[in-house]
Amino acid sequence: MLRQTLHRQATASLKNVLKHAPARTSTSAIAAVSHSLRVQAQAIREYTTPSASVEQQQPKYRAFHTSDKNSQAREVPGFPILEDPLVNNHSIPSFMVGTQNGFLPRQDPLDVLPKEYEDREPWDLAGLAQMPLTLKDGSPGLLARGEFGEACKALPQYDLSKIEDSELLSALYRDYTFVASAYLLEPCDILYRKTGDYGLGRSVLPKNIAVPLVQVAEKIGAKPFMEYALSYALYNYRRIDKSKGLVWGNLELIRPFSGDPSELGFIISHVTMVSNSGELVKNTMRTLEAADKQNREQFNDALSKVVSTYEKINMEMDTMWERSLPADYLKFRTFIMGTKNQPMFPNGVIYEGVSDEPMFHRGESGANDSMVPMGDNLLQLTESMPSNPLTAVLKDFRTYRPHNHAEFLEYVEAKARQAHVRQFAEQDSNSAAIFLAAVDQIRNFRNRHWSFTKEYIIKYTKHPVATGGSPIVTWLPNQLATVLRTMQEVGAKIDANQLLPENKSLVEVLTKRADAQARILDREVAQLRTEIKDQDKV
Ligand code: HEM
Repeated sequence: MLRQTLHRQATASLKNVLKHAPARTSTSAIAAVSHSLRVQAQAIREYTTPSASVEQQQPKYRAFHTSDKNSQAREVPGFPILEDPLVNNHSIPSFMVGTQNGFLPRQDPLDVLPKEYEDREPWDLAGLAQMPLTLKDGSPGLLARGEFGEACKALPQYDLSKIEDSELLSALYRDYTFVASAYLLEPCDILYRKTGDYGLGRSVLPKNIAVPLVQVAEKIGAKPFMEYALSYALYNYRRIDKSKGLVWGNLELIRPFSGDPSELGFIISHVTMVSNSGELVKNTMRTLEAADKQNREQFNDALSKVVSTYEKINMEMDTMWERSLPADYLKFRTFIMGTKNQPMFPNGVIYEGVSDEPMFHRGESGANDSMVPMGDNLLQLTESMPSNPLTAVLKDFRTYRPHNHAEFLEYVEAKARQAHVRQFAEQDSNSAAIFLAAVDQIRNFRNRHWSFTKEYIIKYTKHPVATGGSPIVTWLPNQLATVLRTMQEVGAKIDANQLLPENKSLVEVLTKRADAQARILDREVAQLRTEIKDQDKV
């Protein structure tokens, strides 16, 4: 049975991989497919290996059986979640969803590359330490002096085609995406510092950067451009004291662009938030399982834990205001811009030695984090999003992440729909109150996030698009408005007479606040649309 389930998963995975694989070249699609199939095949082998001694060395995936024999027709295959992050395994991808590591990499990011990439003259990947605007000793780095592009000419063209170690591939991907973004966006940063305009980026990525970047991206099944999880945010931290946790004060950056303390605060805040995601994954799976089995007690318990974990994550997010100052954000933001739907790259970027066709990629963005999309899918908010071009952007963002995360999100979406999570919650007033509290945590996140966008970005620039290429004024409110509307709908259906006393006041407070915020949001967006152009362009 398990073997069949895993085989079905492998087929589903193949379809997913083909969907997510870069459309540009058939070789990249094939590499991504074969990689994902290798991982699935390994899972199958590991589950069906009889010998106890071999079993001990093997990964322990947890299979989730989502069907009983009578409901095969609507069965959604389970999803293997890592209970053990398998830190010593270098053959499966660095990013695999787990109940311990959540959406973080299975191992702490590799911070120092092997010698062969770091000791070549005259310039090697260790030269990245000279790249930031401000170096550790306070002196101006290559980017500040406008010398990075020139320095890149001396970078040897490494052949990365033989590398199979997933940890090394992840580190090389991170470093090459830093080189590529710094190279492409250096002229924009120089102009922005002088005039407040970004002008045009470099439109050709030289082959000594493009070829190895594409090689390594294909091997890990990523797009050949800086990503949130795989490079800038979640593969870019180092524990100062290895015996201590992933907490503020114990983490430093591997690669900064600016070297400004606010960049450290910006990135590390994401990491400390995501360090809670294992708990979130665990209780999301328990909630799905409970809805599937119509187990009310487990459902209420698991969903309450989802709420309390989002609460922790939201409290952590609130520390952003002190860790990363609003006035500093635009100093490093230029380098995380994308090449898709960005005025600086009207014709995309040619990857020399790879293809004559220009490529377009969304920039690094928290939109590629998986915690909120998981909540959207669990609470069936994704299917309530309006059918419009802004929602199409949301779906496009969901392809910019490690494959295993994308596949997991699809699983949660399909399973929640099959188990009718929202409907099951609404059948009982107290479950509906917990469901409302869970949606309120997503509101809390998106509302604070909208405040960040106004205070860190819109206050300082009229540039019409965010780093991920979404319209700065209209995109975030598209999702926030859906969350507020859902809260109004769910709240209206709750029979207050059936509520426990503590839930009565909760429901009242949450629904009133949702009403008020929906009105304020409408007014704000209408006003900002008059101040910033091109907000209907996606
Ligand atoms: C100073 C702090 C932040 C600013 C200014 C900011 C800005 C933005 C902007 C402008 C977007 C729109 C998408 C795009 O890039 O095109 C976005 C999306 C997003 N960001 Fe952030 N962000 C911040 C911090 C965070 C943090 C700490 C997280 C935590 C994981 C996060 C997660 C997200 C998510 C999930 C989305 C998608 C929102 C949605 O689905 O409605 N952001 N961010």
